[in-house]
Amino acid sequence: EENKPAKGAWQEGVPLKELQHRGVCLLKLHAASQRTGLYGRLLVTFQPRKHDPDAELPSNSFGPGDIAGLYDAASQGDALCTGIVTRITSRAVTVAFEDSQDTLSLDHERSYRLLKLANDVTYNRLKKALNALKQYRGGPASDLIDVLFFSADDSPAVSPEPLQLYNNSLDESQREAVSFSLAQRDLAIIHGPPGTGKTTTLVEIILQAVQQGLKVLCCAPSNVAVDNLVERLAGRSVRILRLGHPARLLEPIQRHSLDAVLARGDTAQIVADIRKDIDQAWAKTKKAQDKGERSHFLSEIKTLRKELKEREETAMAAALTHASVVLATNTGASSEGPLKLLPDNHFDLVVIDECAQALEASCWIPLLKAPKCILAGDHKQLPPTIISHKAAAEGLALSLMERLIGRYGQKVVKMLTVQYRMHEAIMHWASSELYGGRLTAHPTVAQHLLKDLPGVTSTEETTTPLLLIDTAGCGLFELEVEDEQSKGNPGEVQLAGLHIRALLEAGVKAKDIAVVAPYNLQVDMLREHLGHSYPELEIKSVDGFQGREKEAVILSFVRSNRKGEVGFLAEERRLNVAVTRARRHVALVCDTGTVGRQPFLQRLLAHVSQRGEVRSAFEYLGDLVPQSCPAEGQSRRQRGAKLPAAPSPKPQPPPAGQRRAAPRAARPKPGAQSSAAPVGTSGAGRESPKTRGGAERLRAMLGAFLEGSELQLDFPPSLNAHDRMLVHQMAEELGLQHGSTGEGRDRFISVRRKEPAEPALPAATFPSEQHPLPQPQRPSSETPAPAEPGGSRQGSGKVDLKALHLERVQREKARREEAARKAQEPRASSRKKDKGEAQLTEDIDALISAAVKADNTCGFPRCKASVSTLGQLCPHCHHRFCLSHHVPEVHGCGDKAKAQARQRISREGVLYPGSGSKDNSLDPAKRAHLQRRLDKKLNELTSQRKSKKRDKEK
Ligand SMILES: Nc1ncnc2c1ncn2[C@@H]1O[C@H](COP(=O)(O)OP(=O)(O)OP(=O)(O)O)[C@@H](O)[C@H]1O
Ligand SMILES: [Zn+2]
Ligand SMILES: [Zn+2]
Repeated sequence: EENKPAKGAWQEGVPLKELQHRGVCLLKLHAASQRTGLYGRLLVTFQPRKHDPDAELPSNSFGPGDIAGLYDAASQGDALCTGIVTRITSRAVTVAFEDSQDTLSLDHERSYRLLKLANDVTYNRLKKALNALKQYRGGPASDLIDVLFFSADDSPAVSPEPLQLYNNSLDESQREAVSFSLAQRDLAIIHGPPGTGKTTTLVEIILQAVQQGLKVLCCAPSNVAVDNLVERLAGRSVRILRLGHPARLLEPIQRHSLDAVLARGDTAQIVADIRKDIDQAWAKTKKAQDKGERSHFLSEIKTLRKELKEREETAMAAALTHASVVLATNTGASSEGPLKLLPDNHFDLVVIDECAQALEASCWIPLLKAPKCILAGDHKQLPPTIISHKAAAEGLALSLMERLIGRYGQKVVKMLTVQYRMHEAIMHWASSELYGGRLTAHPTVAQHLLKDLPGVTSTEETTTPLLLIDTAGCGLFELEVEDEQSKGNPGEVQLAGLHIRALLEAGVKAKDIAVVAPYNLQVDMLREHLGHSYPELEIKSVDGFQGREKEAVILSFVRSNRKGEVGFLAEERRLNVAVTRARRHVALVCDTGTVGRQPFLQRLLAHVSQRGEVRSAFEYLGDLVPQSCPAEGQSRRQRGAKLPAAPSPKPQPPPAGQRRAAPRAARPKPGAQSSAAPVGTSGAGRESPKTRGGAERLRAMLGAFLEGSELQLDFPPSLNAHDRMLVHQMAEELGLQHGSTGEGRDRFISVRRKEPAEPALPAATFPSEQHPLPQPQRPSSETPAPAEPGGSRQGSGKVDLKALHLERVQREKARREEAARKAQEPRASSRKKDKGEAQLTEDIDALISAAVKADNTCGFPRCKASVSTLGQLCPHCHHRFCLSHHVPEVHGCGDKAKAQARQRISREGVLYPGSGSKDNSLDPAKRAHLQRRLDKKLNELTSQRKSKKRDKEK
């Protein structure tokens, strides 16, 4: 159903070769063998080359159940006949042709082609169903049709009887849904948001209905959804029968298929004999000497087929009648199939699962067969794909379920409200946006995190349910592919890869991770980049992942452009599906600058920054392939001296002893350079509710700016995405001009008054443009930047000697402290191998001794993460930070790091990726090695500490 109509494309004159490329056509096939299959159909196996069973078919999209047209390869004429693909391997395709094709006699010398026609058949069945609906008179569904078209109200429910449940663990909302559905006379709708046990509830309803002696027809739009129900019902003592082609070849499903039931039945042997006779007769026609002999065999075949059909139909009708529950896809319930063998009023109840994902027309195929229906689904997830905009505009986009809820409202609906999948923080956004805030997380899942999985260690990644990796300002733009609907973003591919690596290193299994993107191009790029390294990783489009779940889901939003185009991610239901697939962890990789312009998406981002972690992609830039951040060095130069004074995590570097207290308690000084730093990547999830939120602080800064006399307020580039978003919003509210300047990591927001008090400073001109050369920076940790009036804040282009001096003094002091520390600390390892190894060991030891000596919490204001084992020393400010704050840009040493990098650039004439925040003089392999050694060391230390602790406890 998802495929474009192959026939249409062909008729539009697409060359056959092109159709084969698209996988919908197989050219030059030979009939290798033929035999008689179920219902007397002719089964023909085609292969690409005559007498060469090893020749492979070109890659194609044919699958079992697809309708295929058979054409004479030599002519452009109409199809010889149509059939159903029953089996496809890499070397052969088998098609079952209807028995009406008696005259079809395949020539083993000729070549044929097959063309996929699935759409026509589906379409014809839908059309037939709608015609049947139009002409419907006096059948079992007469009253129901009136209700579903609003010409009669639904009849009052019977009073619900107390139920003896099969499944005693049903929650309150599920129990209500069960008794409500059974009590309704015509129509009941079960609204099941993600993970709320919709199928569990339907199974109970079906069992109860069967217990009451009802015959149930159970359908869903897709084979997978039907199989899911078959699987869940299979273990119960209820007689089920699956029509059509099961999608999963699992034994518990297969054995309930009509074919399997018939094969086990009494007539199976007779039927098999007749088929053999038919095959023999076919063989004889081939060897027939003359026309008379040949027509004799042909008429014999005809008689045999008639007998076969009669016997099979009798057996089928018996099997259908015997079953309490018949299951099929919506279109599989068509009266053209086996169901025609049943009397009109056979079924008492029709159940349609995933109803919101079905075309209304397809629902009408089963709906005409019973007086009552129970529809289950979630209309807040993706509807069926409707290719025609016209059809969508004329109401086809509305599912039956939505249409009915729109009319009857809550009196026909019961919503399931306890969800059994997601961590409560993941659920919360979807609940409040789409489900009226009515969802609750079952206690068994409400707090579950990746770290709780067996074999997974606690890392930053495995202890947060929500993570935003923000590429805003990194220049990781989407690909500009002209005439291309699909979008890709190579930077996000790399970031997703880095995050996956972090998860795997923490012990999360690849099979528990899914990477999801809204665009097929991005899916392809992700597969190319990651598929080979991690074959168990699932990489899918959002639409392809509906109905599934994973422990961890990484979402690449793809869109990043200057125009702020969001594309079809703006579709609420798509985003809902994307986010709610995750059980314990969702990571969003996106450019909040682009994506955040859409209010619905923006609220998701706000939620993540409130309940989870936000990281700038800057943190990963050192690990990205350099070309993903173009013109980096250039942008640095362009910045010149008109930088906002570098943000610092602390207004003053206090004496080491009291370092903790001051910054934590410190309120931001509005307008002061240092005040903005704490709103950086602060991992707001860890904040106690009493600490002031980033929004308030930003508002305070803006308020102070409004009251003050400054012309312009610059926010540091380290501001996180959400905060940047807030600044833009608030500035807009306050009637201030706002905009971003700079490229890549240097991008920062400036806010100005609409009417400058001093016209001398034109609003749009940034003096930096007059200073194309790199300018030394003022040290940020000094001088808590009094709100200097505009003029003096601008770089003069001259070196600030005093600042440099102060910085030198500070560096000197820190170096001395460090040396003293090292002297006190006995070497953790004195082994020396070769020179390089020794150097690495020394580095590790230095890091470790620094880490061990440090006080216990991260130096970043308000961050309470322990750095006693996992922490890093910043070479610029000499404070210790947790792993999410150690990057200079994050905690406010960005400008110093840049200054250093710049020095190196001019010294060595080389541009390194990253700002020099990491030691780029090591080559990546060595760095990785160092990192691994460090990790190992830290792990050792951790376990040492643990065993010590245990010793103490003894
Ligand atoms: N009452 C319950 N008690 C415990 N677990 C439950 C309960 N109801 C459902 N579950 C669990 O929740 C998960 C989802 O259930 P089910 O497959 O029925 O949901 P669904 O709503 O059909 O899923 P989807 O969101 O994919 O449509 C299953 O693992 C199921 O075992
Ligand atoms: Zn620092
Ligand atoms: Zn920290």
